[in-house]
Amino acid sequence: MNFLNDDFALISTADGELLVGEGPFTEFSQCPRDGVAFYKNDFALSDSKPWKVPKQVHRLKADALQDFVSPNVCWQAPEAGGFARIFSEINETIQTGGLEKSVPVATECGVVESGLVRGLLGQLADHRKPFYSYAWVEGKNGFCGQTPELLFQLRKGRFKTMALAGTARASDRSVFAFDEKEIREHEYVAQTLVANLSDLGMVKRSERRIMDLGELVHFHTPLEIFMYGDQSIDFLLRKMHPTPALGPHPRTQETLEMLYRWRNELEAPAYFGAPFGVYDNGVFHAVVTIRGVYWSGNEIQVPSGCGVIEASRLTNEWRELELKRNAVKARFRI
Ligand SMILES: C=C(O[C@@H]1C=C(C(=O)O)C=C[C@H]1O)C(=O)O
Repeated sequence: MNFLNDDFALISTADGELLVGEGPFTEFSQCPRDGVAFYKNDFALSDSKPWKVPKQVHRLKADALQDFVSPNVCWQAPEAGGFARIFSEINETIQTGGLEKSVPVATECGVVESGLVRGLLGQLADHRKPFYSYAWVEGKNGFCGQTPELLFQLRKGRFKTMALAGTARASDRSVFAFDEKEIREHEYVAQTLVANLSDLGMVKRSERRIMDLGELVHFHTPLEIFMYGDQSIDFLLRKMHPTPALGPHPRTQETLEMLYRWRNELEAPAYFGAPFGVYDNGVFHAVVTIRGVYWSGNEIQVPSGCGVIEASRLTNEWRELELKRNAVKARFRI
């Protein structure tokens, strides 16, 4: 397995290992019954064969990547005008009752000036809780990241997920705990997930807490469902994605189409905020691909999204988007 030349998929497991699938991959429309298969799709779930079975599976210690060095990147700041226009459009739709929440995305672009794009993978060697590392590399294209957001984990009829929404700078942590706008934004996500999942089984909602990510903090509510019966993973993926942390609330064909259009206009990478996971001999877990870097050749993108509700203000959201991107750039040393 050669990380510099081969195609591969990578995800960190609960016990701190990296599960790496070496390409070429065979594609399937449904989750296979046994073995290892990666799930990779875009935000609109438009890939009809999202299950990718690797030629070979490797279980590695994270330090397998430690010799990779991040490239030097020349950045171009994202343009605020396009985002501001879409922010107003979201606000108008909220005012007229067509929407309660959506999640626009701003993207910062850069060009690699020296070093190797794949050198970014070196930063995945340092993966500490609560982060999950993920990567997909295919020829000159790829993405990798360290996300704090689990879409869900399914093991023997126990389904675990989380509501993760509401953001502040770590230095504002004490006042964040009382910030009604952030609490409301979080509760949209937590309550929608509880309602959406209650037909699957008994939902246990833990208390809202603060997840500390170093420079950023989020509200985090763990959820666990003891399932009444079996459901296919493909059905569960479509039921979950996009949660209101990354998608519209309420989620209808119309509100989804609006978000797809806004994301296109803002040139969000197609795989940003999408499910990415692995089925490993009976256990499935998928993360939400945020806090990552996307590349094509030497062109790099770092996207970030923010939940917009009626109480949101443009300047604050713009600052939050930058805060999230800066956290990614610092983590990947770019
Ligand atoms: C969309 C992102 O993050 C999501 C949005 C959040 C928010 O709006 O407060 C918080 C965590 C994530 O669910 C991102 O990091 O780009």
